[in-house]
Amino acid sequence: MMKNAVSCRDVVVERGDREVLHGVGFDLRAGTVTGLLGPSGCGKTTLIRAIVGLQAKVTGDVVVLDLPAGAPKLRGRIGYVTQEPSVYGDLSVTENLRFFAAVLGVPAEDVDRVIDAVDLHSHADVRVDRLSGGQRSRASLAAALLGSPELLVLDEPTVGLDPVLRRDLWNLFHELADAGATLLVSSHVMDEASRCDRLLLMRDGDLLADDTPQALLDSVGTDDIEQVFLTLIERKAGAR
Ligand SMILES: Nc1ncnc2c1ncn2[C@@H]1O[C@H](COP(=O)(O)OP(=O)(O)OP(=O)(O)O)[C@@H](O)[C@H]1O
Repeated sequence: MMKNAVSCRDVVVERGDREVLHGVGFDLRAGTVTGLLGPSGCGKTTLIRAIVGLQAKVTGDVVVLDLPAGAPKLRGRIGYVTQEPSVYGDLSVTENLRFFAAVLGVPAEDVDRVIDAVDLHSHADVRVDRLSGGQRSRASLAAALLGSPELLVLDEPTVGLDPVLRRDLWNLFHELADAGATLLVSSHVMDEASRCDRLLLMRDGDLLADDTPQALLDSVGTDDIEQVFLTLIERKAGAR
């Protein structure tokens, strides 16, 4: 079995005329949930786009499921949920999912499974443009779960969701990882950090840390991941 689902080495990305990732390196171990945390604009989405093969001007190595990022053979093996809902507003949840299942060549029965996974049965026949923001993002997540991809990359999937739903989704993420999937979940909400097996802390296009939540908390002697962030930033500034 593959040890690492994703390996990044010296990843540099330019957007516009600026370098926004400055040489990022890390591995995502298969079957784990990793949180990608950092303030708005630090480069989370850019890194995610490099991993799913959608980002231009990437140098360095990005290896995904033993293939170079963006390789055609990765299609169907990666589920990607962007911050924008990626489902059609004028179709119901079920109609959307049937459409995406057909495009992906996934059996139609999978539609029921993914609706169940995101707890949208009560709204399965409702047009997506009549759903709340949280319901719409769950519909996008359901689409990404079709065909049980080996790597799931989720950009801020829990924004705007109530605490019960957030807890349920994190439970789902761990169930998927227990079944062998690898998940990378971005967030700028620090209180989600403790739900991850590992954390990548990012700031200004660099990785500040790559460790388990507990190891990071212990390294600073706190029980607050926000404090870890602040301390690491101060240490980095002091080391300059
Ligand atoms: N299309 C673009 N052209 C030029 N620069 C861009 C473009 N999109 C983003 N950037 C810049 O790249 C940097 C990283 O942006 P990115 O979207 O990756 O951050 P993020 O951490 O995902 O932020 P957020 O949490 O707000 O989504 C930012 O400084 C942003 O201004």
